[in-house]
Amino acid sequence: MSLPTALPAWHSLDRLATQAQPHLRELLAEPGRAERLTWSTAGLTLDASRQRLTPAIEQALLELAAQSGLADRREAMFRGDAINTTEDRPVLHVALRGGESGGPWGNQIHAQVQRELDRVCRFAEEVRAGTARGHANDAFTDVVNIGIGGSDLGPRMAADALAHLASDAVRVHYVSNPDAWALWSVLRGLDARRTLFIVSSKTFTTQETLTNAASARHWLADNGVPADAIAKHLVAITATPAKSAELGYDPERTFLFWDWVGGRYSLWSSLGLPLAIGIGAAAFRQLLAGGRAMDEHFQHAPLAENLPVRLALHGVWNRNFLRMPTQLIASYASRLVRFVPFVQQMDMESNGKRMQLDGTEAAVDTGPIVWGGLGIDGQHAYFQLVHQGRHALPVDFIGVQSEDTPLPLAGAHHAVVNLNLRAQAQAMALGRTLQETEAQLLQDGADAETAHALAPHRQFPGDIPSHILWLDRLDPERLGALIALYEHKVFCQAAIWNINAFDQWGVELGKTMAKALERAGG
Ligand SMILES: O=P(O)(O)OC[C@H]1O[C@](O)(CO)[C@@H](O)[C@@H]1O
Repeated sequence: MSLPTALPAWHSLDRLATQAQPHLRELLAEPGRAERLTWSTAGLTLDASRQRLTPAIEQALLELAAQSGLADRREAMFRGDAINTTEDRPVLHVALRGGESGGPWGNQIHAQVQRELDRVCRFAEEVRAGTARGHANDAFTDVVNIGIGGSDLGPRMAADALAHLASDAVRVHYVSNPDAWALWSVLRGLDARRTLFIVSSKTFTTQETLTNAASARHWLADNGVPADAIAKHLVAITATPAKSAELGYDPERTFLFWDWVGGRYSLWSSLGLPLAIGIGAAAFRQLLAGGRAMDEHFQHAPLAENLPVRLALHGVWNRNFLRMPTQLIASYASRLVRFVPFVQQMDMESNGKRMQLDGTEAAVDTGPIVWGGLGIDGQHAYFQLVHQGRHALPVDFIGVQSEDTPLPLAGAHHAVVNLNLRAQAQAMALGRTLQETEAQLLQDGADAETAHALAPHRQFPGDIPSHILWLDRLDPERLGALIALYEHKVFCQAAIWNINAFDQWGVELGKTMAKALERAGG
């Protein structure tokens, strides 16, 4: 265990941060910078040339990674050591995308995972083919996933991202909020005889999910499903099958995952069933393969070219040394509309911690506030604050290099979107000086007095650090790699900050209080 502030590299970085920093305008003028700071793997390309990095800073960050014991922690995770110390559990979501042969976690886990994955894929295909049926022998036309947090965000995000692969025969809906309208607004158009509910809950104790699940059962009964046949319209996905069985869920239609899969890392498990129904089992397996490709890169690529490590180190530089408390993520593909809420949970529930592994207070800032959304929409909303507000913040731009939407002018749409991405990254980096602004105004025909008065309002400080992350296309494999990239980034930052990324005690207090209020009669 290494306290970050005790590491020599931390002190070097502290020193470097107090020295005068070159503006990104200067850094970007370096010949060969873009080539030197761009790396590709698994269909993803990371351009970090607009990060505020000098060779000395880069060197110190890489030393920090080496000194922090990150590589040992990574091996411990892949080996299945109980690195989630406060819950005494291994962290093995990586085993869920393990491929044909076992990994360092061993054959037993591999066999368990493959068995459940095969069950999920088989059932998904049966629903899609109309051979898994409701009580009156009708094929299902609608599947409603009921779950919240990690039991919702992952499959829902991926379903949007891969919407071009969605089945025409079966629609998949997601309900997380226990507000009655959330469920009703989905159910009001549906035929109960042709509706299948998937209740997704690792613990099967989550109040919001159980409220929606109980309401769904009532709706089925009110809409003609006999009481003794309701189980035909229900699926449970859980790590606690005893609890779902107590509530009457059929073990044949219960799909398992394990306590060593964190909720926010569970998309790869049986929890991916609603997604597999939507996009098909083969595409779901491709998503796993994409995650696996990123795992292999993370395990074997040198630190200096390792995408998750680089993303993490640049984040640490921005967070701890440039003192930027938030991380903006701007997606320039509308199918990635739910990527930010997904990463918000993954990052903030993981690294929103103030205690180090040994239970002492962290001496450094930990997880940033992650926010953002679709970049193009953001440009017409909060980008003003990014360009000219008083908050310094880094940006991850996510773009897709190719376009496959079957619309006649899809290529033109795509050009507009990516042009904007590039323009924003460049404008944020370079900014525009007062002199340049005044000169521009004069060139545009303003008189000297007006140019002088307006220039301060129309100058941009720039120097806003960003990554551009390109997916060569938005398909299941690239999406899998993208998700695993952010997972491993979060892991690396936790290793450097010396915190446990895999518990979530902060969420517990609210849950306990809601239960106490319920017991006390509201
Ligand atoms: O899958 P469950 O057990 O219903 O929990 C749902 C979510 O609740 C949380 O504990 C907190 O929101 C998440 O970690 C988890 O993804």
